[in-house]
Amino acid sequence: MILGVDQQKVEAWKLGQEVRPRDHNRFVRPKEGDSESSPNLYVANCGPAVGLSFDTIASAFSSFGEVKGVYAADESGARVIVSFLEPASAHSAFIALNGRPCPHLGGRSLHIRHSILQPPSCRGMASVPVSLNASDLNIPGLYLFHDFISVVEEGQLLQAVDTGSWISLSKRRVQHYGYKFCYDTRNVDTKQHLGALPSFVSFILERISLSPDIPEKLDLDQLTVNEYPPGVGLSPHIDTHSAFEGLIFSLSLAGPCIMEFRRYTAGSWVPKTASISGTEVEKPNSCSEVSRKAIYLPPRSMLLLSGEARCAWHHYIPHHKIDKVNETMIRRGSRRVSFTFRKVRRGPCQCEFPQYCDSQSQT
Ligand SMILES: O=C(O)CCC(=O)C(=O)O
Ligand SMILES: [Fe+2]
Repeated sequence: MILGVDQQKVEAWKLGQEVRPRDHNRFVRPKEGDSESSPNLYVANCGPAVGLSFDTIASAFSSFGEVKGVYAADESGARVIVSFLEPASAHSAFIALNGRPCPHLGGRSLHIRHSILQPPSCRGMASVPVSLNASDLNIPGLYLFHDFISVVEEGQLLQAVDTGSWISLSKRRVQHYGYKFCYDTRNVDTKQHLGALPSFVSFILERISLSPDIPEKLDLDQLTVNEYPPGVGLSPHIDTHSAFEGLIFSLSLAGPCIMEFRRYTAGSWVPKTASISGTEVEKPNSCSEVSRKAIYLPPRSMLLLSGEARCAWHHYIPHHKIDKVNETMIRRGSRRVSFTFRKVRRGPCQCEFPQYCDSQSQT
């Protein structure tokens, strides 16, 4: 039986499968050894973007067994999930078609992997609605100032850092000014002062200090410039409380991105300090018990994390090439560059959020 795509949706829901087209977050690569027990295949070089309708694909794969549905694997239009009723059918199709020209699809060569539907316990991580304004998120202490700098100023800042020297981390490049940020300790070495912040950011510091919207003033003395290639994000983290004061500014340049905020219920976290270059990692011990909100950061906007937003919410940049902002797909651009301004803390943090505070932790 081959179903039209609309009917597939209905049938999938009727069967209680909760499988929706475009809901690609739910399909993941199986663990070693598990692959043959999955009825789902991830098929690349196949889909509407290369002229193959879901019905045509379902028809081609149905010679291996009953096809339950064909779904978009991502937003590319050229990668699909083919879901069979039986794992054996998926495996036969994999053996017969992977890396070979498919006669029923105009001789197109397919790249196929097994794929499994994620267990419901880990499904909390599907995308969240994205707000354009900080006030919509209702996170105390979170602010977003659009057009904080002009297009000309943006060009000048990019030119300035592009003539500086980048440090390559595993997936992105960084520059540090004022104090070097050490990714293994997630802290700064206060004894190693690299000098004053560069003159090319003086106008930003002045604009921050003169802004009536930013009442609390800090003598910002540390700047990290991050350059993210398309598809690269940042793991969820809270900037170490003992390392930096309570106001963190992040200016977005070049491409846009979305930033997600996660508030984990106290006690549901097992902090893991990472020594992976440039990847700040804290992994939750469960996928649940989390509030998630997201905001769109356009180029030239300035984000301010203060109070609860700085101390108690993890911030995270998803590893996407394309962000879905409401119903619009927004491509990240060839790179995003951010300037994060912070003030190095000299004494212990005494915030009101001890459960997220390394200065006040019991261990
Ligand atoms: O790229 C950004 O806007 C955020 C960077 C950040 O969170 C950090 O460096 O801790
Ligand atoms: Fe951060």
